[in-house]
Amino acid sequence: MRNEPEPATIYVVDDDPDFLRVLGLWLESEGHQVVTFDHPADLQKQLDKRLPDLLISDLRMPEIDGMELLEWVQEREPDLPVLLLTAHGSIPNAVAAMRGNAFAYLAKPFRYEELQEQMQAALEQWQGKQESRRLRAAIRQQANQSLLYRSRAMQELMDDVTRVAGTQASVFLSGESGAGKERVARAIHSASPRQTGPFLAINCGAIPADVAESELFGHVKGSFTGATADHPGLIRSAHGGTLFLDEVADLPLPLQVKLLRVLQEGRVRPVGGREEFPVDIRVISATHQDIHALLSAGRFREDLYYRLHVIPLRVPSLAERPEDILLLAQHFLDREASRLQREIQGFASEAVDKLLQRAWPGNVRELENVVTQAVALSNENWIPASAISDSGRGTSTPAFAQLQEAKAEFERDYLQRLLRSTDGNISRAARIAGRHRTDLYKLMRKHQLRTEDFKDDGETES
Ligand SMILES: Nc1ncnc2c1ncn2[C@@H]1O[C@H](COP(=O)(O)OP(=O)(O)OP(=O)(O)O)[C@@H](O)[C@H]1O
Repeated sequence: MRNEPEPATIYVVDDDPDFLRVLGLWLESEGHQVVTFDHPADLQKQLDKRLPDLLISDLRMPEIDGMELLEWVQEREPDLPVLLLTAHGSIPNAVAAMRGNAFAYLAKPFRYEELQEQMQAALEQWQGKQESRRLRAAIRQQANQSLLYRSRAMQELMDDVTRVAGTQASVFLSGESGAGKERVARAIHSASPRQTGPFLAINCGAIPADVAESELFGHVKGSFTGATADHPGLIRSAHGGTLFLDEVADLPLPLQVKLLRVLQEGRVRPVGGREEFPVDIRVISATHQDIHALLSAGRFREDLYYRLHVIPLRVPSLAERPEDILLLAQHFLDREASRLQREIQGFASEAVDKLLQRAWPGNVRELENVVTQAVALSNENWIPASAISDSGRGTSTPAFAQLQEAKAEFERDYLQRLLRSTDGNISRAARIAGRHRTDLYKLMRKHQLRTEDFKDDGETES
């Protein structure tokens, strides 16, 4: 099924006024905003002021011909799609038009379906490029940050990060696996007065219990078989900096007791050693498990929990912030393309829809893997939807699937998030919501939402 084209601004230039009028009316009936010109010079003046989404030009015109116009346009905006119309049979011109990088040429008289098809392809490409550009501009703006986001949920979290970074308080991060907890921990460290000190991370669930003790607290030479040298341990190595204890709930109970003592006393004694060493560390811990369930089951010590849980922060799942999906996807795509030294423009329109509609139970990590795989699998300039793998876990809720059951407040919130993530692109928003465009306009009126409020005005059109 082909998508309905997004209403666009189209300029048409032709020296035949009757043809111009009929074509203009037809384009308007298709929902586009049309401006017609019977002199190329007038069109040029207008192009200097504002660019359309598509230019349709006759090839043979008395003052400036279509080829010259094409060159002139492409010097200003190489991506703007131009459809050239030519009198029947002028194939050599058509070949020249292709060489001159017109998007396509159509021989008069053409069928409207033919024009519609070319317009659709041209507009999709143009709108895709605009979208990638906007995303890249946003990525550039955040280039000095290790965390990319544009959702309000992440903005709120980052406001908290800024507030807590200056304190010494222990931070406890909750959030689903792959949502970015380690990234957030690093952001806290980088914004804190400890930024010049070390940031050390340990995944307490990934190391065997017998190794965990000496990894964390260190050991002295000869304290057990294989202890051939003194080992300071992560806690001492993080002195003056930040220690990130990922999956802290997996720490065996005896080590929980030992960790609590270190935090209370500010001193650590290595395994097998007598001497204690003073340590100055800030601890950030995280888990994706339900910590309250573990506390009631006695699998996590309450006293340690209170010590670690001074400031609780929750990293929202990707499903809670679909506005970040395309930004992150574009970032991973650019990173992979440059790593593989390939020129990839972006995601094709259907691929964008799929990214937004798909469930992301594995959060940002899953998105990163899916995009990496898509880039590796596809040879095309625009990553097609077929290269985006389906979600393995069918039961998870896709980012935008709940419109049908939504209550009034939720509906408004839903619409806002949807429009924000599509940058006010109504057709795409309508497709994702499973509604007709006119329905969506009605809902927007009901909630007093305007498309302009969702268009990213960080980028200008020219
Ligand atoms: N906002 C972001 N911007 C850029 N990359 C991100 C962002 N969030 C996460 N990532 C990337 O996604 C992946 C998963 O992030 P991270 O390891 O921080 O998640 P996590 O919540 O700590 O996961 P787990 O609970 O499984 O340890 C990493 O490769 C990270 O670099």
